[in-house]
Amino acid sequence: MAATFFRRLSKATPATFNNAFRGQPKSGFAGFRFTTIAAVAGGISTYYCFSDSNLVHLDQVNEETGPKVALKSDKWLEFKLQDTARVSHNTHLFRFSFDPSAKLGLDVASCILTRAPLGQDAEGKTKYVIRPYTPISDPDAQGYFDLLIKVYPEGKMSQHFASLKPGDVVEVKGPIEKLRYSPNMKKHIGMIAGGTGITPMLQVIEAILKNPDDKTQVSLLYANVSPDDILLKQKLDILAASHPNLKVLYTVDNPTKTWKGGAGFISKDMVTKCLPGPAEDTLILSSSCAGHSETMLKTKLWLWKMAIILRFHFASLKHPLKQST
Ligand SMILES: Cc1cc2nc3c(=O)[nH]c(=O)nc-3n(C[C@H](O)[C@H](O)[C@H](O)COP(=O)(O)OP(=O)(O)OC[C@H]3O[C@@H](n4cnc5c(N)ncnc54)[C@H](O)[C@@H]3O)c2cc1C
Repeated sequence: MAATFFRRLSKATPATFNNAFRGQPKSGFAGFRFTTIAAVAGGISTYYCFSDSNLVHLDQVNEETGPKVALKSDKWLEFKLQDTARVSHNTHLFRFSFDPSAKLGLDVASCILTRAPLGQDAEGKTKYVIRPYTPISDPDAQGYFDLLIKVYPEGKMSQHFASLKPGDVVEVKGPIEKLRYSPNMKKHIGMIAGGTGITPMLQVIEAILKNPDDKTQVSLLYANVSPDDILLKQKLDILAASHPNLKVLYTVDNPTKTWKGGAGFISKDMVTKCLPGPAEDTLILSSSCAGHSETMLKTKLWLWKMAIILRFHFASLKHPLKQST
């Protein structure tokens, strides 16, 4: 099914995009937070429930505002599912379509909010489940956007996505900016990603690589449970092979067997070997799992620990003499 989907899509999309997705390996883990290490304590909740409905249909908005940008930050819009492709035993690609002369209206790096009806509240009003997702299609693409979503066995929103058929609609609002990226804002960007945490990293990577004037070095450390779980590997390999400023290190290592998360294990050594050292012109981004509260807590604690390790490690690199006195 995936092959047919991408064959069909290749008629409408740049070859590089579709080639990069061909023959996807199996995938890993879902739900992530995207933040700088420095701001690791901050965070957003992925759980929202509202019962009001200020839904506006996309074609109505286009009549009002012109066909330039499809998203609205203050209104839920319906986007039609064009097609889906299974990319692993639990991860699917969903392509949504809209006015072909409009862009989605997404700045790098941003996510969108999706919502689906989930029963009724005590007053009989519709309750909604709301979850953020990160489009992986080119923000400049016209008429469509793609989401890569891990489907949890009991996941409220991901199960809803899995139940959709082409022609069904999903309500979307946004974008929500996670990091305002501008070309050459840093000399070297280090990235730590686990499982589907690759999606916001991909947004930043592609923004850098598609701009020949952007000389930013990118070092990506991508953790998964097993080689088969590495998502978008072929795409990342193609990008790394054709862009010397992108280095990708995959890890499926779990030497201590203590890490129970689904996104894989990253050791201090991997971080210090793969990522750039501390400097004014470097930035570390992390994107990790947040499927449910227990995982979110573990992830948050792990990120805290890593931030502290990094701080001490980089401090010792930066001030070796200070350390020895
Ligand atoms: C900024 C941002 C961007 C994101 N982008 C993406 C993306 O591009 N792709 C993607 O796949 N995900 C992404 N996520 C994660 C996504 O928003 C959802 O969290 C994820 O899809 C799970 O939602 P769900 O409603 O399907 O599952 P939920 O209903 O929230 O449950 C998730 C899993 O946890 C289990 N669970 C729930 N509660 C408990 C509990 N109390 N104890 C034990 N287990 C429990 C469920 O059974 C299920 O298996 C993103 C998250 C953020 C914050």
